[in-house]
Amino acid sequence: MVVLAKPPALDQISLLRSPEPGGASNNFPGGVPAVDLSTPDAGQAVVDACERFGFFKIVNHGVPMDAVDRLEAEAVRFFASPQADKDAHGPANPFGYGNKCIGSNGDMGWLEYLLLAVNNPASAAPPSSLRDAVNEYVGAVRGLATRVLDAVAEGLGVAPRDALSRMVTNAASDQVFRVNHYPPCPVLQRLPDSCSVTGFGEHTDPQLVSVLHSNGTPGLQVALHGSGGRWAPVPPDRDAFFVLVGDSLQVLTNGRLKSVRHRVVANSLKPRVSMIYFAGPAPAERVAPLPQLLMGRHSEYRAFTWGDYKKAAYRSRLGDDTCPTAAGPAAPTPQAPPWDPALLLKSGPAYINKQRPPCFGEAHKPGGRSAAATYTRMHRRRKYTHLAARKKRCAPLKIEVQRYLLPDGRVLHQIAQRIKQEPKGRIEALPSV
Ligand SMILES: C=C1C[C@]23C[C@@]1(O)CC[C@H]2[C@@]12CC[C@H](O)[C@@](C)(C(=O)O1)[C@H]2[C@@H]3C(=O)O
Ligand SMILES: O=C(O)CCC(=O)C(=O)O
Ligand SMILES: [Fe+2]
Repeated sequence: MVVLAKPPALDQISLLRSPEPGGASNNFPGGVPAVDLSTPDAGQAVVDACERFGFFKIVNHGVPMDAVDRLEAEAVRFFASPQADKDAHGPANPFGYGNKCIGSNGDMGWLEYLLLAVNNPASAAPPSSLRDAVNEYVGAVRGLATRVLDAVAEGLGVAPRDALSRMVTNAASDQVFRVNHYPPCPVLQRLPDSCSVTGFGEHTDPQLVSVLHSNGTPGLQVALHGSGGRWAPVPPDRDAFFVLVGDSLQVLTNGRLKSVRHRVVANSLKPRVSMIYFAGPAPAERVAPLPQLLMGRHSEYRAFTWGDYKKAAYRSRLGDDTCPTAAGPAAPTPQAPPWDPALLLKSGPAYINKQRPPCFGEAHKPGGRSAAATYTRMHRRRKYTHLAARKKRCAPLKIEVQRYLLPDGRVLHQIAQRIKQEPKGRIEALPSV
């Protein structure tokens, strides 16, 4: 592994330009949903919030605030210690101390962090006072994650009640814990308001759920479902825990709950400290839609093991919108996620013009549609109205379509091969339906 002699400079960390002038200014409609897990309607409230946003906060959570404050104070102490002492716990590979480099695919952010494997004492050990605080905190927050998953099962009418939570209470479950420290980023004061610096680039968490606590510094933003993925800043709340739906819960619920895209932007003046517990299943655990949620419905996902999915997720990169401005060249645009053959769900023939053939000559006129776009539209609508007016002038086009499960849980349709008749135009990867 290559170890950077010098931490990367800010100009190697991407600048985000939010689509709306003034940044991600559209607040949560009605505020972040807040759920009290001890109320009788908690199951329904959790499911409603997860369906709408893939995100909510827990109030009246019962986690002792002492444990939270103690860990936060220990974390602040650790991150304030000399760089050489912190480096002795790194580089994160994946566990340990990391500084600006995230994961192993070249992602960078304006942060330093400690990433720890909860059940694996061999993973890079933090200093003992911090370790004790982590153990106390994780013990409490793991209980909260279990209650959330029980509430999801109850709200979805899934029995037994621990159908989901047992995956993360299992002794072999893959639980990860991280403490992130985003130092203030004063250069932001010299940048236009519409720009921000990436603290942690856009992604979905691959596990079932993530439980997050942060100090009072803002920075977390979540993409709103169904609003063209508009970014909504999350107002910090020291008294609450935030829950993020991960990819595995999306698959287990056959897409009824959707994982939430999120990112963190740096703050010009105040440090942000966040502590996140990621509840994942055992590596050998099969992750597939729960039979009770299928009930005759078509499964949107091929079964995979958590181990395989995690491997694929860890090969993917964080996303961002790069902004070539003041602070120097923008970071390279992230590559498309790898189309990993292990994630191929289905492959098979499809016909573009079986019933009402489009004419590819026409389809590629300006304003016409490519073969790929035609396929997507047909698939989305499952009807052929847009083709109805066309005359039967072309032979049916048979194509090979592959459906991939992306690391973020979406399904991607890709035209792999044209079997008959060459359509003009680009063959491209298509967004999911
Ligand atoms: C860039 C990356 C960091 C990450 C592994 C990955 O290649 C893509 C997923 C990332 C993520 C996001 C949620 C958690 O913070 C994390 C520990 C995880 O399980 O997946 C991180 C990974 C990481 O920091 O190693
Ligand atoms: O630090 C935060 O607030 C969120 C970080 C995050 O999304 C992650 O570590 O996966
Ligand atoms: Fe995350």
